[in-house]
Amino acid sequence: MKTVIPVELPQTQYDIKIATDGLQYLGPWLAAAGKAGKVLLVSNPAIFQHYGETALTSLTEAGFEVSQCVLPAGEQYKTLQSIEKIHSVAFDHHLERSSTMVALGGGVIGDMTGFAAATWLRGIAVVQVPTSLLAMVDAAIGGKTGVNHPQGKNLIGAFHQPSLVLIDPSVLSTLPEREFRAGMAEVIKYGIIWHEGLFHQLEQAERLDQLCFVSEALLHDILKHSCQAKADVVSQDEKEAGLRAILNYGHTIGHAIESLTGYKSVNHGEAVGIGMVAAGAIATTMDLWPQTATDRQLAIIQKTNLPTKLPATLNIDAILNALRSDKKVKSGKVRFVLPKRIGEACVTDQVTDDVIRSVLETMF
Ligand SMILES: NC(=O)c1ccc[n+]([C@@H]2O[C@H](COP(=O)([O-])OP(=O)(O)OC[C@H]3O[C@@H](n4cnc5c(N)ncnc54)[C@H](O)[C@@H]3O)[C@@H](O)[C@H]2O)c1
Ligand SMILES: O=C(O)C(=O)C[C@@H](O)[C@H](O)[C@H](O)COP(=O)(O)O
Ligand SMILES: [Zn+2]
Repeated sequence: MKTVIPVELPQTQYDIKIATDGLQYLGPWLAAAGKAGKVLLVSNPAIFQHYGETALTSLTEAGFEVSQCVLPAGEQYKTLQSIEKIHSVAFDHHLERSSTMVALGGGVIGDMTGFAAATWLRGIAVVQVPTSLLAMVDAAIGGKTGVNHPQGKNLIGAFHQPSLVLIDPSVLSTLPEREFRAGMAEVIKYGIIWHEGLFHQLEQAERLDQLCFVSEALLHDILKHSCQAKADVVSQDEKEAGLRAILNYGHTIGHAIESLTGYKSVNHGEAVGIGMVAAGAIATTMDLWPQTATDRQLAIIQKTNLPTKLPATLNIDAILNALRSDKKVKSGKVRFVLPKRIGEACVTDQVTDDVIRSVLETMF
């Protein structure tokens, strides 16, 4: 499996390389991307245990001077305190403006390493080596970096594009099944908002709940079509002035669920899955897309075995309140991404609290 997807932006361009067993070429590919000198590899304990040595060996043999920062795993550690830890290692190892940070991990490590790189010495290079399905298809691409605030998801951050995204699908062999399903939520998102063909492929697949039931060919298409969708959207609207907001499909309610559950019991993909169920139902309630489309979306989410109901501990008033800190709020109005047809979405501020309430009431 080998595919290269270029991401073309006004100020820069970089490649997304999808290559089975590609991790061993991290060093040479980093050098080919024009990097030299010091590298700070950031990861978490489980991922570092599986893949740290391969990454370190490849970088060292390619002539890089490598230091490492291994942070605790989990969304609850996606904080400014973790950024300070990365910066302390960068200070101890004298990282310079020409140095590079490498994120070896899921979206949490990727978002934090990107933000640490964006802010160290006012900005050094970052390379994304995503190890979860979710990070491969989404988080590693497009330059959104940042951390959570106790009051809201990803409220602190910066746009900072990577110099290279290296996707080695073979590392998915150690990804926990729950995390595979979480990644499928963002894949389904692309099928709804951008890529009708991908949606049909997912519809035709028999099982999507575990990697072992997904053929190599389908996995390749999932990675290729998802990365291409993200590259297409980001290259048209790098800083979310308009179009890019559609990548937030399912995230308005999803982010509220994550922050209200303390970034612990519901992971990002699960929250997005529940958020897409809600957004689909809202669109149907508003006569924007048919009930049959909502049902087809639900069937794929169920086939993936993602949760489709709200956590019983949440209440609707708290969710409505949390929606007001969403980054898409404009002039005080909550904006939702809603599907128009399979493969196309829009952003609207016309969703009333009554509609949201009526949909959420059906989701416990
Ligand atoms: N920047 C963006 O555009 C963007 C897009 C989507 C999501 N995100 C962010 O990404 C985060 C979610 O990312 P995630 O779902 O990857 O979660 P994660 O980074 O927490 O990883 C999930 C779990 O899987 C483990 N793991 C990852 N790869 C593994 C592997 N190959 N083998 C064994 N274990 C592995 C991790 O250690 C972790 O415990 C959220 O913070 C979300 O906000 C950012
Ligand atoms: O890249 C984007 O743009 C996205 O919206 C992708 C989302 O999957 C991702 O979760 C993102 O971090 C959410 O964006 P945010 O600006 O609402 O934090
Ligand atoms: Zn997301």
